[in-house]
Amino acid sequence: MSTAAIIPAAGLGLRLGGEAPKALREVGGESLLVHAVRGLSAATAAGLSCFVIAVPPGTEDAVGKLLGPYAGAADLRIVAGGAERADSVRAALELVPVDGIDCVLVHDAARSFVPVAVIERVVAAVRGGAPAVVPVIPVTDTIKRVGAHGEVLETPDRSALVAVQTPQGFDPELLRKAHAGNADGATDDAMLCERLGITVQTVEGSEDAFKVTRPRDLLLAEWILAERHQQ
Ligand SMILES: Nc1ccn([C@@H]2O[C@H](COP(=O)(O)OP(=O)(O)OP(=O)(O)O)[C@@H](O)[C@H]2O)c(=O)n1
Ligand SMILES: C[C@](O)(CO)[C@H](O)COP(=O)(O)O
Repeated sequence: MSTAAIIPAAGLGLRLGGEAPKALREVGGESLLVHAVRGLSAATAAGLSCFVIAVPPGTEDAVGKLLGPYAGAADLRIVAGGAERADSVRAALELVPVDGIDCVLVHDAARSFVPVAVIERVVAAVRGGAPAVVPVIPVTDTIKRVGAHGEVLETPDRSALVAVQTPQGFDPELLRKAHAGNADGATDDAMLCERLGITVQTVEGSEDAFKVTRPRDLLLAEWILAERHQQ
């Protein structure tokens, strides 16, 4: 049995700005997508046998050529993404082999620097019997729920709140069932499982698994890369 990794990489990156789609923007001379694929490939205990990557429509051939050298022995499949993240994941899921896969990871191309230990923790939890697993870190701000006019409605107990990252790991059959339904408003895949009444398990994430979202995140990405090169 082995793991398949879906990488939604079809977003435009409007908050980041710039000419190219976000996943193809470079840090340290390589695209965020290449960094993400290399990171997953380095997680040897995850036993990755297949990558399915959802890319901006029209870039399939170019991305296939770009990624060829980084997928190693794993099967590399490229698909055109959709309008929303969930559409891209669903399109990729259709290309995940049915036989021989006991864990499907869904990992944002934009979380390009997730440490190997996080990836392996997620896979181990799925293999250990959890049907849906998410890496999390504590929130460091006080969070408030606000109303339509900006008025504070409540301040939830921060000790019970976490920020959710990727890769998220799933039993393949559950993920297919979750994506067969309505994905409206779903910002991650675990949320679709929650809608089915499934209990989602958390594991420890990492600050390095942050999502490149705004221009200043590129500076943090450069810094992480430089720090890793020094080790
Ligand atoms: N239609 C979409 C939207 C997002 N994504 C992917 O989902 C991940 C998380 O999305 P986000 O970081 O929000 O990326 P964008 O949607 O590109 O960002 P923005 O909202 O700023 O445009 C990214 O790897 C992105 O490429 C995708 O595959 N298909
Ligand atoms: C999947 C995710 O990265 C988990 O935090 C996040 O929900 C993606 O949200 P976005 O609004 O598409 O960036």
